[in-house]
Amino acid sequence: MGSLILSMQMGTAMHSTRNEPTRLTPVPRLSCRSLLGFPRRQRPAETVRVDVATKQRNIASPWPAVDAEPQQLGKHAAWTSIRQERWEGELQVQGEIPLWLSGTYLRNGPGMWHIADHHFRHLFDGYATLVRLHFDNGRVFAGHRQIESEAYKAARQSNRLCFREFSEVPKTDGFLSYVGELASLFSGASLTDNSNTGVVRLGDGRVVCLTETVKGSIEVNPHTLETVGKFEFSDGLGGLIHSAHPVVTESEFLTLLPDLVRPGYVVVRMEAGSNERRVVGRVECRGGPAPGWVHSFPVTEHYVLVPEMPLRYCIQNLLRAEPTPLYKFEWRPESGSYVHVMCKASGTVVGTVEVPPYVTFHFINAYEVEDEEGRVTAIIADCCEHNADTTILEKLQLKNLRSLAGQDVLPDARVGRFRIPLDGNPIGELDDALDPEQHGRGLDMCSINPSFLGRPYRYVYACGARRPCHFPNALTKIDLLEKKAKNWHDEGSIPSEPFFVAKPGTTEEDDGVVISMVSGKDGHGYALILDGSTFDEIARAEFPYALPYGLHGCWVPNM
Ligand SMILES: CC(=O)/C=C/C=C(C)/C=C/C1=C(C)CCCC1(C)C
Ligand SMILES: CC(/C=C/C=O)=C\C=C\C=O
Ligand SMILES: [Fe+2]
Repeated sequence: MGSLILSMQMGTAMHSTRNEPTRLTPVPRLSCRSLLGFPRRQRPAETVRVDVATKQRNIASPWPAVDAEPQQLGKHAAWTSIRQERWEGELQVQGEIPLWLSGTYLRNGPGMWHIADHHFRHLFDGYATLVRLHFDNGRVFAGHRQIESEAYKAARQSNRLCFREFSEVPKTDGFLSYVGELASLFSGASLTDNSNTGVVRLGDGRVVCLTETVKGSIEVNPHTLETVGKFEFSDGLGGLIHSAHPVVTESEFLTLLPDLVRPGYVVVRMEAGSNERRVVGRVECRGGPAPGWVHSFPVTEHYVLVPEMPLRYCIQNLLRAEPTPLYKFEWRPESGSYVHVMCKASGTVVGTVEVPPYVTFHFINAYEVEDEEGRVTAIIADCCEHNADTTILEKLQLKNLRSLAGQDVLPDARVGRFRIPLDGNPIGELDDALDPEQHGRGLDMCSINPSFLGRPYRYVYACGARRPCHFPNALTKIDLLEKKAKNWHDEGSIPSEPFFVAKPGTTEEDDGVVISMVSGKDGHGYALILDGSTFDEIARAEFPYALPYGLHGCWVPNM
């Protein structure tokens, strides 16, 4: 295996153990009161100060404050850094939270986009902020906390960027340190461990925050949001980058490691309870000098699908100090677009089909199509597809998110449905699963009922658009059978990924609730609960401060 997929023991270790977490600055112990929650309908003890210029509410709390972003005065909370490293308290609930909803929802995302006077450029650069909603008997206890990655701690200590983020590269002084930078890129030492993308609950109960760098896999405590320490893979398999979206079930964790040296992908599997990934199989790229970006991938009951997009990793762009229009990637439509199908049990690649060009961050789901004899003849795979247009990456620059509100500049997206024949036909299809107007031609950040993972399914929850908009500003429930969508929208607010939680014991696919954290237009934020079936709002719980935008969530049931 090549060097970019190779070294994993590189980089700075996070000096912490499960019992002795590292801390940026000493923080007061959580009081029993805050752990147990507050009496119903009572606000937490902290006072709330409203900053008139930003309309952001700042909590006078014992936890460290973060410098405000001066250039951000008056801008939307969604794109404004969190003001404090942590907070916790009970939220006021309007409406009724179903009593069966018992457990913890966690949402990860890049909530801090500056360090001292250095301001990040891209949404994906921000330091990870983990937000928590704990549901108990109709009450909601909430909080947020910065994840104490090495990248975040080093930046806070030295007041400068110290590691390579999605688009940012730390400044080097002169040629010699540039050479050192190259070496440290290939060893992985200079890559970030800022785990700002997703959070998963492993089958053994451990909760891990993730990003696309393997070293950015960080275990957290879902109750206190404390950083427990680095999640160390014990296998020596190597790999500097992986998919930010492993497929996690009660029994396993499956992911893809792109190999930039021998262009291909390694599919790996880790059993619940283990830290050891084992190779399932390897797929060689069909086109281009490097693998396509794999932010996520779908699975069916028997197969792992390996997408090979023409938006490919680019070694030259990885080495550049300044971001290129496509960051570490390049658009190579001439190299072809493919989907590979690997048997989960044997690791054999049973098919590769060429498909029309596509751009996706997020696959939604996939399932097998059988003939009358029960033979699998094709696979259907759905994704949030950006019409093979890479401009969405540029639209996610913070300067655009902060300045283009109200302009109808969000590029169109759709539910892209792949039909991947398994009868030897080398060509697959890609079509709209429904008319994209149903969800305002905006679509990303999706979830499904997890019991339908890899199986025929009907409903998708995602962020959609109410035009005119520059960013997905609605929530949508898509019925793939009726080819219709029902939408939720609150003028001026930015909702994050709608996350479906099934009612215990139910068999109906949409029987449950959908949780989304919303950044409101007037510098406030709230947790929104929609009915999974009617998609009507059933409750909301207001935070006493502004919530920045976030990415992906998970559900941690009470044990
Ligand atoms: C937030 C999100 O969706 C994607 C985050 C992607 C990240 C942080 C990617 C980071 C990378 C590097 C720091 C260097 C190597 C390439 C790449 C994986 C893009
Ligand atoms: C927020 C986003 C796309 C929005 C556009 O429609 C993509 C996030 C990707 C990472 O998780
Ligand atoms: Fe993602």
